[in-house]
Amino acid sequence: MMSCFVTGTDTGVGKTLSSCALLHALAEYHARVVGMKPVASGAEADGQGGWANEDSLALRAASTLRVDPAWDNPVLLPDPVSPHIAAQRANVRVTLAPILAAYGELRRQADAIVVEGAGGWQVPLSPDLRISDLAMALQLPVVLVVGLRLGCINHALLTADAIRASGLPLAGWIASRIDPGMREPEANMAYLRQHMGAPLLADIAWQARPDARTVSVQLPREWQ
Ligand SMILES: Nc1ncnc2c1ncn2[C@@H]1O[C@H](COP(=O)(O)OP(=O)(O)OP(=O)(O)O)[C@@H](O)[C@H]1O
Ligand SMILES: C[C@H](N)[C@H](N)CCCCCC(=O)O
Ligand SMILES: [Mg+2]
Repeated sequence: MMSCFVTGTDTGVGKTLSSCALLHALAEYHARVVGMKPVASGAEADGQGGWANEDSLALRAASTLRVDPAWDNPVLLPDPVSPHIAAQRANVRVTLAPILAAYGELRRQADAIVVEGAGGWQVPLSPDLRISDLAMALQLPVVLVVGLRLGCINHALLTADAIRASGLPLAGWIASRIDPGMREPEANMAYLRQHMGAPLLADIAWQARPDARTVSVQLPREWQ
């Protein structure tokens, strides 16, 4: 069983795209791969009379194992805002226990699990719970997605330091070239490669229509 936790330098930086690319790469080595979005804020009609989060739908499409939505997305909040606010508006208190139970269920069924956080590393899920607490409770190696744009070096280094300070291993990072107009992208990449202190698992080009299947991922040896 292998499993990792995907966080990012911010919201909207390519975590879902990267998580889907990781799932496709893992499917080359493992039969039953599944994505998990433990806490999702933002729900839309799923076309079958229910509601679903768009990240969950993307992760499901990239997974080879189909599971009950209660296991791959135990907390679904309607409003597309910070999870602690979405939860407050929905009169929900996000706690670790049901998320850990859902993850335990996935562990029983899957050979590989990719858990996508929400926003960045310190995003609140409740007044006293953050995404980083969830990653620590799950005790997973972390993959940091860096959305390449002006300002990302600072966000990437701060986040990498915070992950390491939490005691969790930073298994690697993924660059997603989200800004086609970014100046000096290669010089930014060169600095990040040198200072992240973890391997670059994928360098995702800017794509007009992002497709996780076209992304080449270098999985750590122990995940293969
Ligand atoms: N390499 C890329 N090229 C072009 N567009 C990209 C790239 N990476 C991400 N995007 C686009 O940027 C947007 C945000 O990406 P994505 O949904 O993966 O972010 P996220 O980090 O998962 O955000 P959230 O915090 O909401 O989960 C999406 O529309 C996605 O298609
Ligand atoms: C709704 C959005 N797509 C994400 N799922 C949540 C992003 C929370 C960001 C909170 C913050 O850092 O200010
Ligand atoms: Mg996402």
